[in-house]
Amino acid sequence: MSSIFSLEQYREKACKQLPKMVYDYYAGGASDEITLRNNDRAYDRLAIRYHVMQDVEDRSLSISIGGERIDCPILIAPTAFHRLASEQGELDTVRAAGNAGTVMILSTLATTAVEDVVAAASGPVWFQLYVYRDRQATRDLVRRAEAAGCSALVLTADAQVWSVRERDERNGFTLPEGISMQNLEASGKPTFPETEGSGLGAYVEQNFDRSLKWSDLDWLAGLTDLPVWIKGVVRGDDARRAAEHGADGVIVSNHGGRQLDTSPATITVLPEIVQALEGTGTEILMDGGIRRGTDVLKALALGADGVCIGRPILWGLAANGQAGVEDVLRILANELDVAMGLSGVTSVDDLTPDLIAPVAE
Ligand SMILES: Cc1cc2nc3c(=O)[nH]c(=O)nc-3n(C[C@H](O)[C@H](O)[C@H](O)COP(=O)(O)O)c2cc1C
Ligand SMILES: O=C(O)C(=O)c1ccccc1
Repeated sequence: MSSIFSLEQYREKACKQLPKMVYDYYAGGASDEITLRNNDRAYDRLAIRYHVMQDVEDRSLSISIGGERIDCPILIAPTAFHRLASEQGELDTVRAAGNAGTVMILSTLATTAVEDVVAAASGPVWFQLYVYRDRQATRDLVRRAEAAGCSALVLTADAQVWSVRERDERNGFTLPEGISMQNLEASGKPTFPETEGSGLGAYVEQNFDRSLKWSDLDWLAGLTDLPVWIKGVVRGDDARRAAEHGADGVIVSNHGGRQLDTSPATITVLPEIVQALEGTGTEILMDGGIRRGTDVLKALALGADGVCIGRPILWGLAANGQAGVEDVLRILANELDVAMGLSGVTSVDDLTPDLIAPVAE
């Protein structure tokens, strides 16, 4: 893959290779896709006020997160259905995560069983949890993730009501024969309903617990000894509440612009959330629109402990399986390393908010 130098080139290659239904599902956002676009663009409105003359000979990208030391501050966001992109799906992804020295967050809606994913892992796997109306099925999922050896749970809070995704409706999105949600079958959950339009909305409406509330975070934190993260927060007051209700970490996210359209670009709300969580010890990850090392640098400088990427992982997977995912992570980590060096910074801890300023109009 030596002719590919950027994550954007991986997207182009994946777009050529994937069936339209799959590409549109991966790439798309909610409604007018305004948040989807703004997530990306918001980084361009920030400038890096770099230092010179700092001796940047020896640099490290390593961070501590969730009590684990990892080589790379770029984690793999939970995304559904990796077998739509490559034969081995989540197994390719988790092997790549291990080789890149980072965490894979496995989706509830993975197309490979959590036990098999952890067995193939050489690094940490966290489990992303959707809460089902059927609490026993939800409890079973938590127990399976624990028994398999996942080292944290990530409760997704921004998808209890399904958004309008016009691309999926138009394409009649559904899972092809032979690909299924392997973490749910044991608990007797139905697979995709037969509907016109997208099968996703119907699935979520039938199965996800729309009554999810803050006390359910206490419930989950009490149910498990694993660290609990909450994903999908875009406000300081919600972040604070999450900490009060037992969250060990918060993922600042708008679901990659796939849920509430016109919700704010994540990088614009990160400072408010960092401020709200000051002194609580709650860790912070963020995702949405990260495509360049300078985007990662900006998020880390503004106070995120690490970042996650969603779609670029799927582009790597579609283009070249495990090697593609490794290359995506390598390209982005290399860009971050270059950006840090040119900013006069040698470690992630030394990335501070004074490095970032709004672009002068
Ligand atoms: C195809 C796709 C599937 C996703 N599935 C899930 C999921 O199962 N659970 C979840 O919490 N988030 C899911 N997300 C959201 C991602 O975890 C993440 O928030 C988002 O992709 C980050 O934005 P980015 O794609 O611009 O990097 C999904 C995103 C995409 C693109
Ligand atoms: O597509 C998604 O963003 C996602 O999170 C999801 C949720 C439920 C069913 C399938 C995918």
